[in-house]
Amino acid sequence: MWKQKWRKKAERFGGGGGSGARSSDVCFKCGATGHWASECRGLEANSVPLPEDRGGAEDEEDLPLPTLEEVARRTNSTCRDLSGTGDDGENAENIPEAPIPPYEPPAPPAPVEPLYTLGPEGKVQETPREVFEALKTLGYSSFRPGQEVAVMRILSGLSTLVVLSTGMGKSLCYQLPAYLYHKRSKCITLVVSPLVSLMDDQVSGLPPCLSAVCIHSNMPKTQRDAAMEKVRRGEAQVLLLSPEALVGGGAAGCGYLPGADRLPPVAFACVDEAHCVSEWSHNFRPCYLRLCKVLRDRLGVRCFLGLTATATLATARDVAQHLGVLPEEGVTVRSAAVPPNLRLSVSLDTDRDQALVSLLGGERFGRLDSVIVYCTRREETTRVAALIRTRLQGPAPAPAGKAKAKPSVRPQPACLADSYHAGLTPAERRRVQKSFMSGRLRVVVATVAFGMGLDKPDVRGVIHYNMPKNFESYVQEIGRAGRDGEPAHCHLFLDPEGGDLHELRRHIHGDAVDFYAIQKLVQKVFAPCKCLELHRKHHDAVRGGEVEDAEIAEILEEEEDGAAAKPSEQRVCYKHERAIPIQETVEALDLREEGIETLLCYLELHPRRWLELLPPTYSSCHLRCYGGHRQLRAAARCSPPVAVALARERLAGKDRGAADALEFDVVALSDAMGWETALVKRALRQLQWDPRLRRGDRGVGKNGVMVEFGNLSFHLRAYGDLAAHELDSVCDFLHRRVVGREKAALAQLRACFRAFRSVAFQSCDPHGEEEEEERSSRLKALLSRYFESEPAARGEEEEEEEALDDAQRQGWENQIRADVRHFLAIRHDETFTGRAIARIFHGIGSPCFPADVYGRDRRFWRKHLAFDFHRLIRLATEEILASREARGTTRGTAGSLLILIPLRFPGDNTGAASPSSPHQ
Ligand SMILES: Nc1ncnc2c1ncn2[C@@H]1O[C@H](COP(=O)(O)OP(=O)(O)OP(=O)(O)O)[C@@H](O)[C@H]1O
Repeated sequence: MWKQKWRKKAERFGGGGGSGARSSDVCFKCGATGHWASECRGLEANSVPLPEDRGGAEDEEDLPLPTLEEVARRTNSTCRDLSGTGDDGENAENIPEAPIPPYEPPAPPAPVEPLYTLGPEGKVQETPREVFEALKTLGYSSFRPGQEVAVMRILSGLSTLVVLSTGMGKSLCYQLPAYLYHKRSKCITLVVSPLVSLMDDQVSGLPPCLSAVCIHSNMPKTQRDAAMEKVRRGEAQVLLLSPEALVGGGAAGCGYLPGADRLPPVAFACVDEAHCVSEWSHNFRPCYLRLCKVLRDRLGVRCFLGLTATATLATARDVAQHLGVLPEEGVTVRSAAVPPNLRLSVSLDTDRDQALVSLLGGERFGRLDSVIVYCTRREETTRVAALIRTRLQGPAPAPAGKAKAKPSVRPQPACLADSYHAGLTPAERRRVQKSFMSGRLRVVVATVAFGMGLDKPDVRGVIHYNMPKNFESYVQEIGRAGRDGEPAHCHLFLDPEGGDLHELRRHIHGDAVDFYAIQKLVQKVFAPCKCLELHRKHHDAVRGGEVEDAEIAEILEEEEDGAAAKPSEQRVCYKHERAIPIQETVEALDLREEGIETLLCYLELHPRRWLELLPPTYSSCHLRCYGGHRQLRAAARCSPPVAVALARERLAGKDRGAADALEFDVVALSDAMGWETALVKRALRQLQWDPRLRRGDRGVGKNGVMVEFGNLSFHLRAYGDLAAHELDSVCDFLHRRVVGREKAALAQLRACFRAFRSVAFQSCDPHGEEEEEERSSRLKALLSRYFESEPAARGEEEEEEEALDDAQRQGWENQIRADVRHFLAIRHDETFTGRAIARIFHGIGSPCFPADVYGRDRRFWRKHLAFDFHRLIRLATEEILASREARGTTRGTAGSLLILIPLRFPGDNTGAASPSSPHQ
């Protein structure tokens, strides 16, 4: 609405092509004068004139530096920092154009034409013979359920979501279309897969007629370049990428995918583990969210194929929407959650070790060759593997080094059991996986790290030594058995006392965050800008008669009325580019990078689109001139960004008169100038080769100016004019989401426990074929209901109160308080929040209080795992406050202030506990 009014205003005053604006009119988009915001073409569209090249003049130092006004006028930008530099820009007239070409983001290429056209009423046509022939070439005689529909939809250019249980053959859904599209034209299929460690295996495991390469952030640059060269030459049909490699993020910083001009046309993009796209899924990964946008905007991809084995109805719908599957088509291919060849069972054995040994040696599992035993904790995998070896009398596994040094000609004796988890070295992990794949290892005892992307068709059994964290994980893990369609067995040991629940709760609480940390983040993201101030100044100028135009005054009046009526919809600010340094923020909030990224994603997904996330960027620029301060001054005359950076320093009261180096936030600078960050970085990098800055008789090449970018940061566009109540509502929204997720995950955990308990036998001893089959079917029905029903129908589980009487609880609380005091006394030189102590007492590591440091003190680490986490935070907070009061330091360091802020807990609806607005 605001934009419309400015457009209307621009039209009235002759805007649009030429400009009806006066020289005094300020553009609120870029801040320059002489045009309206509605006419603003942005900096990237404008040519960028630069100060005159006066290189070589002996009186160079005496020449005045270009002022901000001058730079602004010449670059048609810079509104926010201009006032008061005190220079009238008298040298401006002599300044010619610079040799920096205007920045133009490349337009996405045209999408690849589908192989087959749609029939009448937009229906997919019948499968042509060519497709069946291609199926044979790939090594299959017929399609499995769901594959044909998915393949034909992709070949017809229709985005598709495939939800098929593990081992049902989802990969064929992208392999066959990739083969056919490449056969027709030299295009490429992109496959985004999160399994970086298995990418090489995925590439080598493709049918021989398909050639693929992979790119991920763990690859050295030379290898990446070689892979890209193969793609460019059109020699690969499939390019596998990790999501981080595609969109940037994590240590990768920025994506590795080259621009569309350096890639063959993209036939379609396949997103493996597509449930990660949805914020409702059990495994939401924020960088997945940007995938589809990056692929659409940069590579012009129009057809998406999403593959997942585990998605509830709500998740599937959400993913489908992201992929561009039409709502009326719903989820296009979907199968039952659990394959029919799996026999499921649950037991409540009190002695789990003994039960596991009897199960593995008993009638049902004793004859099975390949079995996976899943444990929650790494240490447990080693212990349980040793237990199986000793109790079932198997030989110990051969050490990796020895096996390598002396390769045996005869097949090695079968090893009974070995452990596998993410803490092992890559060589150890490979050894275990290889022995299991080749059938030399009968039982692998592993954490969930084992099995992702594992294509061993004849795994005959999966045993859960601990309860999985939710139904999605359970279904995914049991799906590793019986991929060949032959009968397979799955058993779960359920702790009748609910002991596993405590362990699993840890992971859920580990991702939660305090309200105060949210406030800190919100303050950083929505740092106040000057747009509103400028707008008001302009408004006042009109009101005060500086601009004698009744019509403008009338429009502003209309705007004011509108603003009063709907304050939140009247945005003056157009969003600013911001960089939030990752490491610094992780430490300040004591929250992992993924946690922060998830919070930012929630704001992007909010209907009001509070912000727009951009790929992470290096935000600090370090400029050093080896030619001394004269060279830096010359650089300022050649380059508007350097001139602005210097002028901003001057405005901040820092004298850079004799400095030969400069360090600044390049994103903040770009925003102040109204330029794109990419353009500013480019201009700065170019300085290193600028011949005007060359000193003495140096030839071609570098000129002694060094420009480096560092400090990896979240990069986003966010409003800077949010009112205090809006900031409060943003904080509330985020806090509700975090608490909501925590509650939902806990409820899911309890629901999972109840469901398993409802079908559990007292022990894992045989119970008769019929009885076992009946309970297996009941569990399958429960799982199917979970995946197929609407979330509302599943119902929210009420929290179960621990069965403790008042005296017991009081005793426990007293013990906790004593432990908190003891802990604080030992670590009196450190600052803790209530949450930090609760995490330590639950054995949860965090960026500021890592497990490898705080986990060493066994007096506190995990000590009160069974006690409610939020009650523990309260008790710890109370003790921290009491200890500070006792020491008479209610206000101390900035860090200690942190714990004095009232905390909000899940379920707190009263405003009383709410801290004041960060902007009040
Ligand atoms: N049409 C088919 N006919 C026979 N075998 C098939 C067919 N399609 C796939 N397969 C085989 O089924 C096995 C599992 O296939 P695939 O790895 O694609 O399953 P998936 O659904 O992707 O499993 P996961 O979810 O574990 O990744 C593979 O060995 C594959 O060769």
